[in-house]
Amino acid sequence: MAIQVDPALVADHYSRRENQTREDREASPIIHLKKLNNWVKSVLIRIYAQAGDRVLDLACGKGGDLVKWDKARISHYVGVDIAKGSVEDARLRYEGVGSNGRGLPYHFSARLLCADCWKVSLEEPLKDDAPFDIISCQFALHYSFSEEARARRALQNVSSLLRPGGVFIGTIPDANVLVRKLREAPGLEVSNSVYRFRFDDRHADKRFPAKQPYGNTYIFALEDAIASVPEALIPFSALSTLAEEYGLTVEVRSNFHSFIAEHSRNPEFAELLRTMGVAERGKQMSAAEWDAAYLYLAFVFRKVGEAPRSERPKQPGGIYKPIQPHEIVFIPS
Ligand SMILES: C[S@@+](CC[C@H](N)C(=O)[O-])C[C@H]1O[C@@H](n2cnc3c(N)ncnc32)[C@H](O)[C@@H]1O
Repeated sequence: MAIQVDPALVADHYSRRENQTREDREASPIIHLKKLNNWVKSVLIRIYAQAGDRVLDLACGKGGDLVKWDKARISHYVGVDIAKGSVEDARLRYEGVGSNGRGLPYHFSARLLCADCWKVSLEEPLKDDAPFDIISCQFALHYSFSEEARARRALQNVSSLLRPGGVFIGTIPDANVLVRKLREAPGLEVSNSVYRFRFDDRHADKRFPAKQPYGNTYIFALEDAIASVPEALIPFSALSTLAEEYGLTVEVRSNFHSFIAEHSRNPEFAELLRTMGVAERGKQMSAAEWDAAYLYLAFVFRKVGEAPRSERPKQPGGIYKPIQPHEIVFIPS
């Protein structure tokens, strides 16, 4: 049977994921990979965010990047995710519950929405929050490549909500690496001890014509993180061509291996590697985790034109106010 990306199943998968304790996290077989992923996101945020920025986090999950945005001294944050359970977790995290004892409060105002970001227009629901200086979409944009209409909606949402001159930053699987590994494998499955991905028989010839960039699905599983979820290949050339149509020009495309090589030369980010526990004395990332990191790339698009940044508050940082459960906005698909 053909593998399909069903948004309801994706939402259900992420909603069900349990919050791990600190001990569980540290015992994870992919703990260094998780820390590395967080380091990549932190570096992107440190390079591109400026104090006072207004930020949209598409597919925000459980709000795992809230602290990173706080450190960047943004003034306003909007998180949107399709998984109701994750949005509720993000709400609690913003309130301080489960924040690992980090002192309250955050220094920015926030709103949370539950919506299918690749289906509904976010223009009207976010008209009072836009324009954003930065839009971030971490480890999620590939789900939109299940269908052309969804990929277009994703980029339409980004383009309409980003100010001219603003940036769209993110991380996605590196389709070139996935396809190369698939071609090197004897069958339709590729795995190591921490990840596994499998294409269905439609892709038995292992050819992915450039003119059919959508709906090339596979099942992906990552030890202790993703349990067999259908995903879609997101060929970067197709993404950047489509993005151009929406006034977004590619500025960075960097596989995690080269991203790490480039940015760990910067003393500030090298230090961050240590403080975030990616490079711990005596505890090395396993070869399997390093190989898994190679499956991803970081990107930056910039919206054409130039408009003044959103009005800066006199003091960077907005006004913190906890979000009540009934204040989460649900947008039906
Ligand atoms: C791997 S998680 C990443 C979460 C978060 N961005 C992070 O980096 O921690 C992928 C997220 O994408 C969300 N997602 C998938 N499809 C979506 C859609 N159509 N609209 C909104 N969110 C979606 C999932 O619910 C999940 O929270």
